[in-house]
Amino acid sequence: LSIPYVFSWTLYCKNIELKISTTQSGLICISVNIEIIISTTQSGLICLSVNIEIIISTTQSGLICLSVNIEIIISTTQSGLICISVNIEIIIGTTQSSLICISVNIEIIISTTQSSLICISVNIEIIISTTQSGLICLSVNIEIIIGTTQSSLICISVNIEIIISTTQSGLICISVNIEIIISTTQSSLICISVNIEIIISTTQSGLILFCFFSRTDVVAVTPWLAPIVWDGTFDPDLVDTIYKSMNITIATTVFAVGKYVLFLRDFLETAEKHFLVDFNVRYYVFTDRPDDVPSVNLSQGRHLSVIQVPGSNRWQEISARRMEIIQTAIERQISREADYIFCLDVDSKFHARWGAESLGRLVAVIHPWFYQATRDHFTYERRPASTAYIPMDEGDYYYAGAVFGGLLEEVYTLTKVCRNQLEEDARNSIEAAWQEESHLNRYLLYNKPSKLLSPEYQWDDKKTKTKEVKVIRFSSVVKNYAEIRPNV
Ligand SMILES: CC(=O)N[C@H]1[C@@H](OP(=O)(O)OP(=O)(O)OC[C@H]2O[C@@H](n3ccc(=O)[nH]c3=O)[C@H](O)[C@@H]2O)O[C@H](CO)[C@H](O)[C@@H]1O
Ligand SMILES: [Mn+2]
Repeated sequence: LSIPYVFSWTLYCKNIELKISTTQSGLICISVNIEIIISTTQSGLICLSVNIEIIISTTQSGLICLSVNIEIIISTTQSGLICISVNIEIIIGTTQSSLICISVNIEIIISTTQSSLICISVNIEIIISTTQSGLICLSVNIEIIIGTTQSSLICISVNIEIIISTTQSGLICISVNIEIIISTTQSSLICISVNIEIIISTTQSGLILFCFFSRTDVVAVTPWLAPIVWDGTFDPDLVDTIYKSMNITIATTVFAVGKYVLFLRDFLETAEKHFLVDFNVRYYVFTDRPDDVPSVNLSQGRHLSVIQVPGSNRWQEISARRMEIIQTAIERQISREADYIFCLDVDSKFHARWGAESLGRLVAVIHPWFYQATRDHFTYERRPASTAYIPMDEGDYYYAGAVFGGLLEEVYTLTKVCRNQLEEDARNSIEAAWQEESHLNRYLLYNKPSKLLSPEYQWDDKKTKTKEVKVIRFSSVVKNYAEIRPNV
C-alpha cells in the first residue's frame, strides 16, 4: 500500500482529540487523547484530571510503537492536601536499529501531606530493553511505601531493585538493592533499616569493583569537583578520626530574636545528641531576650555564649542582619575562640549524626525544596538593580540560607561581602527576594563552595521524605508564622 499524498484528519472536540495522519515518508499515526481537567486554583485548590492517551504509530524504518497511558489525578493542595494518582503506562515499541523496549509502569499514590501526612505509594516497574550498540538493560523495581510523618512518624518502605546492564565499551553492571526501612521517629524512636546493596561492575580500564553500601542514585560531586555530602558516600568514623586529631573548635551561631527564643531548647538539646559529638563546639546565641535562654546540659568540650542584639519589628530585617552581626562577632570574639564556624537557623532540630564530614573551607547546603529543580525555577534575585542579582542563565545550585559555614576567615569574608551588599541594596531601597539567602546565593555563585551538604543537612518537616534522602540530619520544624514572627 502506498499513500500518494500527505493525509491528516483531526477531530477535535473540546477535550477529545482524534488524529489520523500520514506523513511524507508514509508514516501512519493514530492518536486518541481524552483529557478532562477540572481545576480551581489558589486557596481552595481542586484538580481533577483524567487523561487517556492511545498512540499507535509506525515511524521511519518500519518502527512500531504502541503506547497506552491512563492517568487519573485527584488532588487538592495547600493546607489539607489530598492527592490520589493512578498511573498505568504500557509501552511496547521497537525503535531504530531493532531496539526493543517493554515498559510496564503501575503507580498508585495516595497521599495527604502537611500536618498529618499519609502516604501510600505502590510502584511496580518492569523495563526490558536493548538499546543502540547492543546494550541490554533489565530493571525490576518494586517499591512499597506506607508512611505518616511528623509528630508520630511511621514509615515503612520496602524497595527491591534489580538492575542488570551492559553499557557501551563492554562494561557490566549488576546492582541488587534491597531496602527495608521501618521507623517511627521523634520522642519514641524506633528505627530499623536494612539496606543490602550489591554492585558488581567493571570499569573502562577493566577493573572489577565490588561495592557494598555505595550510592548510585545521587550525584556526589559538583562540576568543580567539590564533594556533595550524601549518606553512604563517606566513612563516618574515618572522617571523624581525621578531624579529631587536629583538635579543632567549631563555632555555631544561632539567632533567637523575639519569640524565636522558644526554639532554642529543642535546637540545643538535639544538637548535644547529634551535632559534632565529641568535638569542641562553641554555641553563640544572639538574642534580645537573654533571660529567656534555656539552660541546657552541655557535654564536655562544649560552651555557650549569649550575645545581646537588638530586636526588630520586621522578620526580614532580623534574618538579614545576621550577616552584619556574625561579621562583627567574628572580629570581636569568635576569631580567637574557634577554627571553623557554622551559621544555623534556630527553628530546627537535629535528628541524626552531623559529623566532621560537614567541615570544609567553605560549606553550603542545597535547599531541600530545590535540589530536584532546574535552574530556571531557582528563586534567585532576578532584578539587576539588586546587588544579589543573578541572570537567568547563571547559577549552580539553590543554597539554603539556614546553613552555611567553613573556615573562620572564609565565612568572615562571606558575611562581610553579603553585609555590604545588603546595605548597598538598603541605600537603594531594594530588598532582595529572599533577603540574605539571595545574597548568599549570589556570593556562592562567584565564590564556589569547597563542599556542599545534601538536603539531609537541611530538610523541612513540611516536605515528605524522598527516596534518595536516606537520613534526615537537621530539619526545619513546622511553625505558625503569624504566631511567631513580629510581622507577616
Ligand atoms: C530553610 C531556609 O533556608 N530558610 C531561610 C528562609 O526562611 P525561614 O522561614 O526559615 O526563615 P526564619 O523565619 O527561620 O528566619 C531565619 C532565622 O532568623 C532568625 N529569626 C527570624 C525571625 C525572628 O523573628 N526571630 C529570629 O530570631 C531565626 O534564627 C530564624 O531561624 O528565608 C530566610 C530569609 O528570608 C532565611 O534565609 C532562612 O535561612
Ligand atoms: Mn528557618
